[in-house]
Amino acid sequence: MESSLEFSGSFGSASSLLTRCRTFKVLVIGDSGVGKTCLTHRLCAGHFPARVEATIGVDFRERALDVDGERIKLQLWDTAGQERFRKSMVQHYYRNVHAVLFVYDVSRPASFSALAAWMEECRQNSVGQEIPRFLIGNKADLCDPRLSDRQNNYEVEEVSFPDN
Ligand SMILES: Nc1nc2c(ncn2[C@@H]2O[C@H](COP(=O)(O)OP(=O)(O)OP(=O)(O)O)[C@@H](O)[C@H]2O)c(=O)[nH]1
Repeated sequence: MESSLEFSGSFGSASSLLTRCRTFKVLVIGDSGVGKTCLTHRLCAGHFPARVEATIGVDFRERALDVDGERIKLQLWDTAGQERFRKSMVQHYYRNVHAVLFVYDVSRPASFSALAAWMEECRQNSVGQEIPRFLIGNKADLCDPRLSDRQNNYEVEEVSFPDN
């Protein structure tokens, strides 16, 4: 997979070293209120934000990871779930994306049903089959673990993702 390359200078020694760091753009989409901001904040800052407001447009968060000995950077694009805050920016979200996280709220079946529309938006913005997609059922704390998926009001078989 093609990633963007960033070079950060290290000036600790006489011969400054250039450290190569591959950056991967990860788009986070889903209905408003499913918890995209909290999720990405938790992933990047290590804790849930004290308070959140609806995202307007997009917020960027970064997380460095070591994968097979290589330092890489995940650039998470936390996009607005509300249509009125997305508007004409949508096509920019999808440009050169490396992976897509689809988020729904396990306590809100409508946010699960809405995934079909989010997948359609991906398709309309030419996200190819080779781009990995991940499904995240958020707010698991609101789910009763003693109940089945059906009793918890969501049915995973309603949405099918490509195999990759
Ligand atoms: N119980 C519970 N509440 C959560 C969780 N994650 C987020 N929330 C709450 O859900 C609400 C919405 O969270 P956000 O992260 O702003 O949701 P969002 O998907 O980014 O919303 P938009 O920016 O409008 O697209 C907030 O009140 C959060 O405190 C979770 O894991 N469990």
